[in-house]
Amino acid sequence: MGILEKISEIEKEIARTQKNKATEYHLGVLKAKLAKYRQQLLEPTGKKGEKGEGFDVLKSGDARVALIGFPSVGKSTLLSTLTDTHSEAASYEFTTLTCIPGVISYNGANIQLLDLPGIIEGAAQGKGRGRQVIAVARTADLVLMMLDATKGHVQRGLLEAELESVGIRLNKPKPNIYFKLKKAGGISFNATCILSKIDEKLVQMILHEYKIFNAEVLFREDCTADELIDVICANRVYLPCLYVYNKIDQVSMEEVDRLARMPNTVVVSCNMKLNLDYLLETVWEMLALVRVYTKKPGQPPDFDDGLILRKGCNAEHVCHAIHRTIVATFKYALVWGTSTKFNPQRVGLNHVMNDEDVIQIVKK
Ligand SMILES: Nc1nc2c(ncn2[C@@H]2O[C@H](COP(=O)(O)OP(=O)(O)OP(=O)(O)O)[C@@H](O)[C@H]2O)c(=O)[nH]1
Ligand SMILES: [K+]
Ligand SMILES: [Mg+2]
Repeated sequence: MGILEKISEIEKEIARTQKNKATEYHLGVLKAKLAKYRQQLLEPTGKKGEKGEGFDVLKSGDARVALIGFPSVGKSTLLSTLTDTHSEAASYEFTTLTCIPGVISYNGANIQLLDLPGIIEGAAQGKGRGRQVIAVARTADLVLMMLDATKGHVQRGLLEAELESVGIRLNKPKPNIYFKLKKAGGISFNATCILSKIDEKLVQMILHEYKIFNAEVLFREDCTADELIDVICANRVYLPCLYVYNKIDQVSMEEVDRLARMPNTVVVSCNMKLNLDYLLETVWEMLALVRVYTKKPGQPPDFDDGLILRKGCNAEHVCHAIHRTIVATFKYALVWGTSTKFNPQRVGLNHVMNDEDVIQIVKK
């Protein structure tokens, strides 16, 4: 039996197994098996060109955003509208066949926007150029899932399932489970909270399915069997996803209003250039980029040439962004902005910066 057949057998068995206390262990083991086969399916076969011609676009700029969606939802139209790059758009499906990069300049940052071929159900198993598209999505800092406002509900569920099946987790935090393989000593299992979705026996069974007999497992939150499997597989990516409903010029005001109220969602019309400013604002927020302005003593801050960093960055990251040798001569820094109690405030390397802070570095 091929892997695809095995996968579909297990999926069928999961579907026909009633969910209750008595089948909980059986289901947990089935899920572990399913994850194992899916992983085998995705492992590179060693064939040359597997990555796909036209998909090996270099990362550039401050962040990477990938456009994922069914054919003809308007991905290329969006790229051509927001960037200086032109990507062919047409009313027939699969107009785009490769990865086409463009650059959005926003708040002084260069954001790489990738137009990609449309993907369809079965993409994860290699339908169309699905595998290549998904491989690019894994490298993004943000997924823009573009949907047609006239048929968004079905499309959204299908795409989410495709991405889910290849280990891409959208808008989900990493499960807080400590997991470490050991050479000996059996399985040590602990939890810092009450577990309602899994117990020690099921953890053991899942680990055995992966032929793991020595490991340390510590649940720091009430996680599910699926989340444990994700942690064991260790190749999951956790990405923010913004759902973009395009073609709102084709649906009623009531429908636009309903779509716009869903979480992580922006409604637009690329053709009529509706709401694109708000789309960019939301992309910026979800990328969680931070602008930091530097200042020399006795001079005004350099607002034209800010540094682009990630949320949570500290003064040390700022030093590295200026020049790799600066940290060695760092004495302290003066910071003005919303990260300080008073302005300026003298801070050390650990000080966490906020968006639009100004920093002056004082050397030894
Ligand atoms: N009504 C309407 N049509 C749009 C809008 N945006 C794009 N379209 C049309 O939708 C069709 C498909 O647009 P594309 O940009 O080629 O779509 P795509 O997602 O890149 O398609 P593939 O590359 O084939 O996957 C074109 O005929 C566009 O003119 C919009 O906001 N409203
Ligand atoms: K198209
Ligand atoms: Mg296209």
